Amino acid sequence: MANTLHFSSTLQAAASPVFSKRTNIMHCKSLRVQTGNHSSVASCLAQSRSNRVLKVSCEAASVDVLEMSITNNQAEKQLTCVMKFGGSSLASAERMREVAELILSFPNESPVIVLSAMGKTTNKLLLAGEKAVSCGVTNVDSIEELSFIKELHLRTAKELEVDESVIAKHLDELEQLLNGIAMMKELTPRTKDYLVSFGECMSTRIFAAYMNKIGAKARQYDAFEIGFITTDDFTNADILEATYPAVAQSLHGDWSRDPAIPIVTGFLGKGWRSCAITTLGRGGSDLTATTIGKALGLREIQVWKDVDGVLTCDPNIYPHAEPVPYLTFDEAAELAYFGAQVLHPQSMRPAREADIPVRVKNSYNSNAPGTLITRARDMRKAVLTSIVLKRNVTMLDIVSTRMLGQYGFLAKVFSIFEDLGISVDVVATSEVSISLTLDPSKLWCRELIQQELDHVVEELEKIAVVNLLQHRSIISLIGNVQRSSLILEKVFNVLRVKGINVQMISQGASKVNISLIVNDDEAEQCVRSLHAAFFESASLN
Ligand SMILES: Nc1ncnc2c1ncn2[C@@H]1O[C@H](COP(=O)(O)OP(=O)(O)O)[C@@H](O)[C@H]1O
Ligand SMILES: N[C@@H](CC(=O)OP(=O)(O)O)C(=O)O
Repeated sequence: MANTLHFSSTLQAAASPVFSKRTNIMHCKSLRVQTGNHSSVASCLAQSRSNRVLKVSCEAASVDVLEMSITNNQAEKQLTCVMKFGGSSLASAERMREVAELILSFPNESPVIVLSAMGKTTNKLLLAGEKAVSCGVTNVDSIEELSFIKELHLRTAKELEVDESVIAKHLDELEQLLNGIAMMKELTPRTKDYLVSFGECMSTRIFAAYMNKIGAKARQYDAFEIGFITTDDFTNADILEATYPAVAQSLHGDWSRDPAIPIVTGFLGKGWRSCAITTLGRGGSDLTATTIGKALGLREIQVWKDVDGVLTCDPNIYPHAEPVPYLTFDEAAELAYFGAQVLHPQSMRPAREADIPVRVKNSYNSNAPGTLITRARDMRKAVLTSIVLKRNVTMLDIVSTRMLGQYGFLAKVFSIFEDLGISVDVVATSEVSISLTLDPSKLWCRELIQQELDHVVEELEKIAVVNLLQHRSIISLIGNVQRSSLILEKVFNVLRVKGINVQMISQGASKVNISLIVNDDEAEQCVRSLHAAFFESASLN
C-alpha cells in the first residue's frame, strides 16, 4: 500500500524555503505541497536514514501554512508477493517492457521478481554446448546458436535503451566457456549447468537495468549468490533446507536497508559441496519462486505464463482446453509430476509447506482470472479437473517365477530398482505380478538408455519373467477420486467407442489421480476424446 504521510506546518514568511521534519519514512518517493488552492510538487533535499529527518525545499516559503503529503511507495513496506515470469513472457524487448508495465500496474504490491531466460535461450545454450563438443575450437564463433543468443540479448538491451555493458562480461565468458568445451570435447552435467546459467544471469541484468531506467528502483540477484543451496545433482538439483533462512536474510536485509525491487534469477542454485552453479531441472524457475515465497513468508506466489492458467489439458493437444479456476496443491503437484509442462514437478512443495497460495496467470492476458492453487477447495461438484499426457514411457510386466503365496517378491523387485537408481512412476500389482512404468525424462540429463534397461531386465529375470514394453503413454486423470466410479464409467465408455485398449490402470494411494497406460500412437486421440467426454458434452458430464 502506498504510504502517504500528511502533515502541516508553518513557515516564516522570510524563512528559507527549506523545511525539516522528523518522520518514520525511510525513502521518499514524491512530495506534494499544498498552500491554499495551490498544489505543487516539491523536491526532497536530504534524507537521513539513521535519524529519519527529511528535508524538503518548496516554493511555498512566502505563505504561512504549508501542508505536505509525502508518498512513499516502498518505505516501511514489507515484500508482499513473488511474481515469476517464464521464458514465454520474456521473449523480446517489447515483452520485457510489457512485463515491467504489468509489475508496476500493481502499486499495492512490493513483489520479488523471478525471471527465467529469454524465450528459448536455455534450449539454444544447450544446443550450442552440444555443437561445441564436436565443432573444433576454431569454429566456435560460427555456432549459429551462439550468434543468436548474442544478437537477441544485445538487441534487447539496445531496444530497451540500457547499457550493453550489463551483459558484455557474460557474453564474453559464454564464448570462452564454449571454447573450453570445444577444447575438452566434452560437456559434463556440471558444465551444462554453468552453460545454461548465462540465460537467467543475462535476462535479469537487462530487466533490472530497464526497471531502474524507467524509475522503478530494482536490484539484480544471482540466486547462487543469495543462498540457494542445493544438492550437487547437476541438471536436476534439489533445494536444501538451509536455503530458506539464507535467502530470507539476503533479501530482507537488503530490502530493509535500501528498498529496491529484487530481480532474481530463476532455475539456478549452488551445490553445497561443489560450490558450483546447479540447476533445478527444466522449468525450475517455478520452484525458485515458491522457494522465495516460503523463505520470506509472502502472501502469494504468482507464476505468469503464456496461457490463461492451468488448463483442462495441454493446449498443444487440444487448442480449446479451458482454464481450471481452482486447484489444490495436491492436484497441481500430481498434474506437474505426471507431465503437464505448465508447472515444475517440485514447485508445489514449498508453497504447500508454507501454505501460500499460488496463482497461475497469463502475462499476455492479465485480466484473465487464472488458476488459484490452495491447500483445499470445494470438491462437492468436482469430478475431473484436468487430463495430462506423458509420452515415451517404458512399461515392465514382471511375473514371479515362484509359487503363489511366496513373500518378499515386491520387496525384491523394488530393491533392484533402488540399486540401479531408477525411479518408478505408476505401479499395479497382484500377488505374483507387477506392472510398472519407468520415466525416461524424469532425469533431464540421464535418459534411460537401452543398456540400462537391458541391465534392469537381466536383474529382474533372476526372479521373474519380464516383458519390456516401450513407446507407451501415461494418461493421468486429475480430479476427485471420491467419484472414481463415475470417472471410470465415462473413461471406459470412451475407450470402448474408440477401440482403445488400456494396458494398465492405477488409482493408487493418491486421492487425486487415476492413471491409464496406452500405446503412444493412440494417446493423443485418446486425450482428445476424453476431453470431449468430460468437458464438452453436457450429457456425459
Ligand atoms: N495443462 C496445461 N495447462 C496449461 N499449459 C499447459 C498444460 N500442459 C502443457 N502446457 C504448456 O505449458 C506452457 C506453459 O509452461 P512453460 O512453457 O513452462 O511456461 P513459462 O516458460 O512461461 O514458465 C503452455 O504454453 C502450454 O503449452
Ligand atoms: N530457463 C529454464 C528455467 C525455466 O524455468 O524456464 P521457463 O520458466 O521458461 O519454463 C528452462 O528453460 O528450463
